[in-house]
Amino acid sequence: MTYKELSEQIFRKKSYLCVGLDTDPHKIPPHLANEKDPVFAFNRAIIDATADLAVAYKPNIAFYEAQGPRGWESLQRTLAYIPADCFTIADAKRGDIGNTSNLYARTFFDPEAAGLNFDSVTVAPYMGRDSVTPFLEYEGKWVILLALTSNLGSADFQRRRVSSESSDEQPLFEIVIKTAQTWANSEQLMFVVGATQADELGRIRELAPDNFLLVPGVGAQGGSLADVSRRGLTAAGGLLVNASRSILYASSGTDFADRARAEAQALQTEMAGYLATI
Ligand SMILES: O=C(O)c1cc(=O)[nH]c(=O)n1[C@@H]1O[C@H](COP(=O)(O)O)[C@@H](O)[C@H]1O
Repeated sequence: MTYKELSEQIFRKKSYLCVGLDTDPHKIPPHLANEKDPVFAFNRAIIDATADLAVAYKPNIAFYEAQGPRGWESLQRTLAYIPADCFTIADAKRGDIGNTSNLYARTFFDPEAAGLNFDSVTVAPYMGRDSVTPFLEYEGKWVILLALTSNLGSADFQRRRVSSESSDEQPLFEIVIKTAQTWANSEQLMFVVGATQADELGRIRELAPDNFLLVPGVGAQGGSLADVSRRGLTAAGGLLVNASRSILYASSGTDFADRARAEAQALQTEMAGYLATI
């Protein structure tokens, strides 16, 4: 999906909601246990319940890999089921030396390799340029680079002030954002900024005025959709705000899909209000 198409979907659906498919087999409602593939049955019901409210889906690969070959099959079925008008994110947080990153990119972008054809993959910037560029060689595919993550540990390295050759001390995440923009433009590069880091969003928008930002951390992690939207929205939309647990596990009963829809609907309604102001 291109930048323009993603932006159009946001205004068509009046939503920049990304539903995180962090599907934990131990949290799936018990009545699905007899399904042939309970994880896929759960995801299918969540997708059916939210597809008109969401512009993106983000399976977190850890939840599938931890189930071995069965999990990978659930992931393949889930990805194939996501409607074509939704952007897909492999939340894999990969990145390694170039020849290894080549294989990671092939895993998520080449359907003939591992049976997956995601639009994008989350990538960690720590190993630098050659660890990121292999993902950019796939035309029409996106890198979503970790910039300032939602967790407490983001203070350990990302917020640490360091000096670079060209400027005085600045937080490491700012160097990541500036440097990565010399590798790819906003048609192929997004940044991850945690919703719990909304105080830095204004500054991040100055550094990356056109890039889409993937913003996880509303819902279970307590980030504010209002703060994120006020500082992060652009004329193109420019945001994908993710919620996983607060939607997926709104109920553990037979009404789980209805309750998931209600959670997604509440976020979408709020988003529609913010979009109307830009
Ligand atoms: O890259 C991510 O998606 C991510 C980055 C980040 O800074 N914080 C963060 O929570 N995430 C992911 O976003 C999802 C958040 O899930 P909930 O807290 O349940 O909404 C999980 O899949 C996390 O792995």
